[in-house]
Amino acid sequence: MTTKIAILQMDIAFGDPEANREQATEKIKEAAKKKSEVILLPELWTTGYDLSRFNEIAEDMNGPTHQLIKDLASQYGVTIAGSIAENDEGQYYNTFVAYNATGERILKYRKAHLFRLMNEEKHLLSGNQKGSFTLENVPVAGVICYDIRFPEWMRTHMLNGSRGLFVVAEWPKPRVDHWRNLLISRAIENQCFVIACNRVGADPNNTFGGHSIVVDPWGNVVAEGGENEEILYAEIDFSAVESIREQIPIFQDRRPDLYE
Ligand SMILES: O=C(O)CCC(=O)C(=O)O
Repeated sequence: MTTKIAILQMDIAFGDPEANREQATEKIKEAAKKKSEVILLPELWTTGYDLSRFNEIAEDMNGPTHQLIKDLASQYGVTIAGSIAENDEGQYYNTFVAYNATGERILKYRKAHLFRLMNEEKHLLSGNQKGSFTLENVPVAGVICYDIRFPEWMRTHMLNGSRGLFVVAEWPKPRVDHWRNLLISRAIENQCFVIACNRVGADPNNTFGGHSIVVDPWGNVVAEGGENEEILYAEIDFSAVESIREQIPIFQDRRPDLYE
């Protein structure tokens, strides 16, 4: 059985959740009309990296963005995912959430590796939990941007048989080659699908590279965006993971006794 994915490669209005909710709603409607089953938004898609104003613009887990996404997910019968600035009683996190077609929250993952180049560690706390979740009975995981530079953290998510890695990002344009190569490598070494959404446009400090991408478990690029706003569509079959893991059984052949 295949899953239809839509990746909303969008620009983000800096520090303006209302404007971002409006533009995302239009794009979600467009992707839902095309019968998408999973719709992926970028990292911090309501606020961008306006970190010093998180006291005003970050939300608790019942905030207006969560309500909106939950409603749109159940109205259109789709899963909607992306990371949102979280305010947990005055402590701030970069939190990847997914709501399924019944409006149930199936993922809450707080970014584990904070990115010093963009001052995240000065404003945010890092999460301590994995991003594993289940999508229509398929084990998968969700991680955020800089996390993909830590293959050991990705592997930790794959040891339970996960078949897909969802990634949301605000990855700067000067390092977009790293983005592509890291994502393709994560797919090959974990023999999983990688479904990754990066923003485009610019904020006061960075220009972002787009190139959202879907990679299959053999490392083939199934779909890839350019540098401008677009909705990227792909249809994937998570069961393809099985035959590749049988052909080259890396999970059986691991030697964890050597790795510590
Ligand atoms: O690792 C990188 O080069 C980019 C990471 C990043 O932009 C982020 O984690 O927000």
